[in-house]
Amino acid sequence: MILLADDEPAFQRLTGAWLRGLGHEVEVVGDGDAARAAFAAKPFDLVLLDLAMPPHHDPEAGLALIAAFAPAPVVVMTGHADHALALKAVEAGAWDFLAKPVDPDLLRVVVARALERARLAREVTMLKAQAGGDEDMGLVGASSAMTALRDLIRRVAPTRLPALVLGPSGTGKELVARAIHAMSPRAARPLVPIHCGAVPAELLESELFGHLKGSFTGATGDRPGLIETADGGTLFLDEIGEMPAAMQVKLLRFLADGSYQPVGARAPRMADVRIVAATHRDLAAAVADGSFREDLFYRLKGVVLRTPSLDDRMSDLPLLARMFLRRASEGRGSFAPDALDWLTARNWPGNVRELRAAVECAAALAMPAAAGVIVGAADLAFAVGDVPAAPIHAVFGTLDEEVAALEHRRIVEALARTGHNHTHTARELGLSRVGLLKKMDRMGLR
Ligand SMILES: Nc1ncnc2c1ncn2[C@@H]1O[C@H](COP(=O)(O)OP(=O)(O)OP(=O)(O)O)[C@@H](O)[C@H]1O
Repeated sequence: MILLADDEPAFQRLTGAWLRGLGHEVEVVGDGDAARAAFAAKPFDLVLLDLAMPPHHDPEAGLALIAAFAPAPVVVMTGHADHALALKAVEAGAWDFLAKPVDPDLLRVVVARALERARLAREVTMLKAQAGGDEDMGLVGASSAMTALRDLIRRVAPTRLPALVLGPSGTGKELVARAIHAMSPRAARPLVPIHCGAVPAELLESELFGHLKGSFTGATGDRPGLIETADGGTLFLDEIGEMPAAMQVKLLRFLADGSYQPVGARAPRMADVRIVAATHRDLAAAVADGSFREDLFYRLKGVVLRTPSLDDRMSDLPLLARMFLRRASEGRGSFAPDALDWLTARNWPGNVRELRAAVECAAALAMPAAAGVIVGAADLAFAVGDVPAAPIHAVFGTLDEEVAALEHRRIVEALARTGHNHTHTARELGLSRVGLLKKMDRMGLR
């Protein structure tokens, strides 16, 4: 299906008829906003775009529009002999250009080529998604829950459906959102995350929708919102359950028709954004107690994906723990025999995030051995705060090795306590700053 965006009635009629005669489905619009709205509503394969349309008739505004149609190829139509503009359009992402008056035969060839390219791009995306096979999309785990989750991501990603990711804190909801985006035809456009609870309610509207100069004290210039930044891509609304009621209404409008109003703007604008939302809260309960709008809830839950708690997929723990240790130790770490038993015997209320922090901390504290870093149960217990540091006399070796282990542990602990402030750490340990840095260099702690 082709979107023809041009404001001249005669051109609309003739070109529309010519393309339909060639067997294409065509929708005609007469200005930039209508083009965006049409594009947000239907999956067009190709956009034919006149660069100087109402209300501004300004080719620069036309150039700014090109990116909004990604991933569909855009063919721009410029005035005769306006080569500089045509080149700018190609730089801005246009697939090709045609000079007006448009030669019908050239139009036929350019359209056929662009549609072929769109078809190939779609095919590549689908094949990539299917070939995902054993690729883990950054979501490690061989349990049936994780396999099913990855399968669902693969099926959902190529669509435009909103996705709602539910699961306890630290279970990988943001990773799921990133995987959906990465496997979607929008992957080349931005994924824009926002934590709905972390932005003060009064700033959230301007953050999401942008504002115009002078719309409030301190608005010294126009500022695009995250929705505009995410145009053509994905907006990840993290902790959607924290969204204030007033914003819920505005978000609902955007989800319904793709329109939003920057703070201080008179007219609505359009953006083509796929929404992925996440929360650890029970949204259905929030709807029942009236703190979350029911209509917004139903809009958001196009597809629901659930991330399991770590306790529900303990079979994945060794895989995850080994991966975190590999990363933390640049491949030089291994677990002592007691370590994995200790990890699997424990509960993980903070889920994968807590496991990751525990392994990373233990890897930093563990005694470096000739073969690399060996992390034992005692290091892990200390890392999660279950017990005080493993007593140094547990380290069997020569006196020099024991002294080195003690030195290493004291420095790592002091660094952790002072937030890696070298001056404070040195003072606490009775060293000069230079002396501390030398020791850290020797121990590979820098
Ligand atoms: N399946 C997984 N494979 C690899 N790493 C994971 C997995 N699940 C979670 N993690 C890691 O755990 C940490 C937390 O993940 P993430 O931020 O995606 O969780 P979340 O569910 O969004 O948490 P919150 O609800 O607190 O925002 C990250 O460091 C992430 O890399």
